[in-house]
Amino acid sequence: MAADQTGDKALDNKMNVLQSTQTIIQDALDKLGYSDEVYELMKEPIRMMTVRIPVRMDDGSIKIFTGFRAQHNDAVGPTKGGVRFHPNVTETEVKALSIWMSLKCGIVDLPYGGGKGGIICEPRDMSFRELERLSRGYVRAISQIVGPTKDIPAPDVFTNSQIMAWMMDEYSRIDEFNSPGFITGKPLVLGGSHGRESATAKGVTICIREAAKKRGIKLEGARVVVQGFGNAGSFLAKFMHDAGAKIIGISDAYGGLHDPEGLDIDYLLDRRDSFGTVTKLFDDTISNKELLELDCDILVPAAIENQITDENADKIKASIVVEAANGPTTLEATKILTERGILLVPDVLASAGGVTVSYFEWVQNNQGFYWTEEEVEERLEKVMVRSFNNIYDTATNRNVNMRLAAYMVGVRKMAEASRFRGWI
Ligand SMILES: NC(=O)c1ccc[n+]([C@@H]2O[C@H](COP(=O)([O-])OP(=O)(O)OC[C@H]3O[C@@H](n4cnc5c(N)ncnc54)[C@H](O)[C@@H]3O)[C@@H](O)[C@H]2O)c1
Repeated sequence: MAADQTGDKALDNKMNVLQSTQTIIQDALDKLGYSDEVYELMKEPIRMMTVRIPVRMDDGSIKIFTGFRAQHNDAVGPTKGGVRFHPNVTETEVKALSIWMSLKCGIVDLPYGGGKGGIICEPRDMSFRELERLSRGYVRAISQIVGPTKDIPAPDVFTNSQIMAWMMDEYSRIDEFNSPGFITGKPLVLGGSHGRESATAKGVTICIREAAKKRGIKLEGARVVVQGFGNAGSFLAKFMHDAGAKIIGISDAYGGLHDPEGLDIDYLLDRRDSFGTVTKLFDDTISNKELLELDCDILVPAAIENQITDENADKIKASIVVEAANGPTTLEATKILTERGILLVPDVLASAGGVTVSYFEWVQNNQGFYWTEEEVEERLEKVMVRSFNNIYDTATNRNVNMRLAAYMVGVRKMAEASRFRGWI
């Protein structure tokens, strides 16, 4: 799991993340010529539910957990987004994440708005059965506002296909109907989709390839640094390695590894644990700060938020930065990187492969007709290439950076749908 910061710093970061998202949405709407009312509608979720979930623990005691479900905007279609299990989950964070989901859905042109959920808990200290009771309790608590045509959850930090299976089963019992389309990221035998697990990294890989073309960089032999070696970072390192790039640096929460000749990615994948930790096995490590400043062609932050800030943006040596993580670059740092001519591919575009394949899963569930891995990959490729070029061209034509261009594309369909519905 990615975000392991604690205390005031983590809270500040979450507040900053919501505020910067709102600032860019306002800029995007201004550029598109929308009125202030549109911003008033978009700056917060239209629906936010807080629930209290009693769970019988294995020792017989009852613990009450707090959970959230945010639905940002459902003008385009049902809302969609993951559920996070983490001790640092806050209402502010869930709100910001639901807005990002709306933007991602707009950017890759899915018939969805954004949603997000979270439960304040420490899943690493809970048993399998306690996690099952918590997952089922959450679904019972939010059942009135979710459903295959209302709001479709998915996995996020510390939730997985087993948790999706319990949630789908609980919803199916409440609904008295088998409802695979209620949730995505399910196991294959319960209507999951091929290619879902590696979809985010696949989408990031496609964005890197397209960005490299724009900058005249050949992937064969390109020097790549990846911060974070979890779901997103490790699959990405493998895909880039297979594409002939040289992965000269990787890191996890405990430090980084650097080899200018290229690291042995298959070996590292073999040795990493389920939390994306591998550097503890080595003595000769560098810090995450040093890792970000390594001389390379392509830098991919794939760990946590606020990693490239006004303190290190002028030391970044990469020509291309592709954000696999959510919110790794601050607003000030985005400005500095842009002024320095570094091509920054923003999170809301680069990491949209996950929700795209979630959408494919939902479509397959609705049709009751399932696709092969090749079909999923072919469709994902088309969506990501089209979306990358749309944002790149918007940035060029409007003379703005790719982040602002992505927000402009991301909010437009939502604003138009809200207008046609007569909301604004
Ligand atoms: N997995 C997805 O499908 C997906 C989709 C969209 C966005 N993202 C974003 O990508 C990022 C990574 O997600 P993930 O699913 O790979 O998470 P993960 O938990 O599987 O892996 C996170 C990695 O980051 C490392 N890390 C944690 N704290 C760190 C720190 N302070 N410095 C450096 N490394 C640190 C961890 O050790 C681990 O290697 C997150 O921002 C997430 O929101 C993931």
